[in-house]
Amino acid sequence: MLILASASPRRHELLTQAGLRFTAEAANLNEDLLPNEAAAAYVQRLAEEKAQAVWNAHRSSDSADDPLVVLGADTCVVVEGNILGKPVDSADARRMLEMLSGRTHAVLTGIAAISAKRTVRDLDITQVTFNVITDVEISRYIVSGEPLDKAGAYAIQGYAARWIPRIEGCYFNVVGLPIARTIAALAHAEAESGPVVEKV
Ligand SMILES: Cc1cn([C@H]2C[C@H](O)[C@@H](COP(=O)(O)OP(=O)(O)OP(=O)(O)O)O2)c(=O)[nH]c1=O
Repeated sequence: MLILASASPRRHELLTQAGLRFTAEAANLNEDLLPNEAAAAYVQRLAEEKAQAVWNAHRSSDSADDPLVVLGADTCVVVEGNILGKPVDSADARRMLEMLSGRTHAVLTGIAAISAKRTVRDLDITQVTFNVITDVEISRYIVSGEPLDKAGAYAIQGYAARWIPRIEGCYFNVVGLPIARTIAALAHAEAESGPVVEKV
């Protein structure tokens, strides 16, 4: 049995697209950065905390016949040394989009897959280049509502695609789950506890 420890509709869609059968349950955690915490450590810590919270709630349903694996993930944006999570309001979204305009930034997604046998951790990084965007475009974009629940205040899979001429790395990692690495992590987590990954 696979549980996705996430409320993100994007992660739900990506796992479904990859042909996995799973249920989803949100792990509502404090997502504050720790003092002096680096971006890679931050997304990996949160991915594991999300997976661990859901594992703890469901560990009793782990069995030899139907082994439990829980997947957690967390995504952030790093631009010029600044770590950007989801904007808290419109002004915060504007601040983030102004930083991204005309620059290349990194999108980091940490993943953690927990089974009774082991915890598998991984991280993927994609470089994303933004064209210069005007104040008017930023204002219109914020009014659209698309930035508000996205790390870095944009969605590459949405309207923001028009400002992104180039990426280097995994596209799905930017949307919230590096699919190929996720499948590998799940396969590794389940290796000694039976099949949970449903192949199409
Ligand atoms: C950069 C970028 C992020 N995102 C999204 C993916 C994630 O849902 C979100 C980053 O926030 P996260 O805190 O990683 O995830 P979440 O709060 O949405 O969901 P949960 O913690 O329950 O798993 O930003 C996009 O959809 N498109 C993009 O281009």
